[in-house]
Amino acid sequence: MDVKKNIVGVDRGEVIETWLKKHRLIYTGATRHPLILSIRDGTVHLSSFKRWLGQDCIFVRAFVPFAASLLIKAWKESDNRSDLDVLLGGLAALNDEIAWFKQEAAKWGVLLSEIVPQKTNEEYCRFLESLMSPEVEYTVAITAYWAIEAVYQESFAHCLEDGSKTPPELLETCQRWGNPGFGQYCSALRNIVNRRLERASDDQLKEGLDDVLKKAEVVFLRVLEYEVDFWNMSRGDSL
Ligand SMILES: Cc1ncc(CN)c(N)n1
Repeated sequence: MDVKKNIVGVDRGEVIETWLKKHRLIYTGATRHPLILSIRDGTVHLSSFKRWLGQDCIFVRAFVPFAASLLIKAWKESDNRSDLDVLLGGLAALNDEIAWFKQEAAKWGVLLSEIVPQKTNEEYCRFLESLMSPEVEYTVAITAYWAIEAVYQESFAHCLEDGSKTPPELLETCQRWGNPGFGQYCSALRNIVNRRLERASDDQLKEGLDDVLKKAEVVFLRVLEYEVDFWNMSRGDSL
């Protein structure tokens, strides 16, 4: 069989697949966190859920300018016009997401004006801000964006699978990120990332170009670490 390999020895179009195999442990840590498993088996402490909800309300506000910065990078750097359509759809959905967070916080008696961002959350938001710099390549930034969305999609979809005992009052939360439409959006992002990474590995052949592929992998791992730390805040023993 003639499987074409690029400069870094990766089968074409399979960079993400390779990363997921290589970093399986941390990926599973981010997508099968004890908070998610407790939602799925119905043993979740509502205090943990509310802590997560309050912190995520803050995070998502920082996620919006990051998404907007990505739109600008795509407009300037992308080799495919349809990237803009995918990203614009995501940005529009974030508008609903913010409204939903407000409504959900009110439902659970979480007073947003009184939520203090925890250190992990502040660091994660600062990380997003660092990715907004014009110095950061579109390929690197969209890798982070895809990973952030994919972790929530895989996590919450797990709580909706057959056999899960997710409490009825948490189903809406799980459907927000676990629904098939959000799954398709994440697949579209993943296709963009794979296409860009494949191109980046080709570009490495040309002298003097930065190792975008390596930078993207590092950013992917940072996102997974932040996502694990973010879920950990729900335990309530961190500041
Ligand atoms: C921490 C975190 N990660 C991801 C998502 C999904 N946008 C989120 N709302 N919060």
